[in-house]
Amino acid sequence: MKLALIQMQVKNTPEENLIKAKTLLAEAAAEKIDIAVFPEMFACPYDNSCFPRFAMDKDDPFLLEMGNLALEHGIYIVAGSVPEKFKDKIYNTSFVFDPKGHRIEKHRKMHLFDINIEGGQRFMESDVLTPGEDFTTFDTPWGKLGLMICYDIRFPELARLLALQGAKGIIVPAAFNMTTGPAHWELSFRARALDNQLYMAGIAPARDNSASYVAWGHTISTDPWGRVLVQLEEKEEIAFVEWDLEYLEKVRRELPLLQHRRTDLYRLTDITNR
Ligand SMILES: NC(=O)CC(=O)C(=O)O
Repeated sequence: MKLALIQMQVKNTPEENLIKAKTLLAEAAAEKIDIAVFPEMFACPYDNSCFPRFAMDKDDPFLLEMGNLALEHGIYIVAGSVPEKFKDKIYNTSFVFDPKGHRIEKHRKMHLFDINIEGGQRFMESDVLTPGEDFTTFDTPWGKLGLMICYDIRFPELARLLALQGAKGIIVPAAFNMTTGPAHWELSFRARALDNQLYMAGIAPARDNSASYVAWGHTISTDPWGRVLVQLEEKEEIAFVEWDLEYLEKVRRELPLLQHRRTDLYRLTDITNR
């Protein structure tokens, strides 16, 4: 399974971003890929003031065009994430399209990014966004994949649940920042891959130092042994990576972590409400 992880420089409007996404996708598709993935909030800047202004429903032309592009190139597209309008709420949502151009799944960010680090990053997604409630996987001819968005990666329970549902890789459109990126980005992707013996991919926007939220970039993929397969720097670029599911099975056979879990002793009630 060959993936293109598209570290796109996000512009101010969905119209500008669609033009850019098409150009980058054509470049990626020339490399005979199976799946292309865009970053978190690639239709508009990652800024609370932009989410209501650019919120789109599932049939917005921006998303319909993502389906057309999947069909045109004959690939899966994980359309990063966009502000999704549904009823009177706005979600941070990633839509998935198959090679026939059909929208086959969506993930609404489950854990909202509300942090306030002294001398560093502050962001309050919950001022504007509503959290999703569903765990998301989708099937491909190469195996089942899980989907989460950015801050979701910090919750090991979610990655474990996706692994137990059969995910062989987890795709994470994301936008860490200049405070948390250097500290936690690579570590999070290595840790979730190692814990669950699967592949991970984190797809970030390219850095824009003039933006209100400055993204760390560093689009990454890690493998079931916990190694970094590829990692970009901060500028606009596409990372290509191959995920070998036979290698994943080899790691799980030789070091059977998932089988060695003491499920007779673990109880979710032991760790909730404390
Ligand atoms: N932007 C996010 O959702 C998460 C993030 O930047 C972090 O966890 O750090």
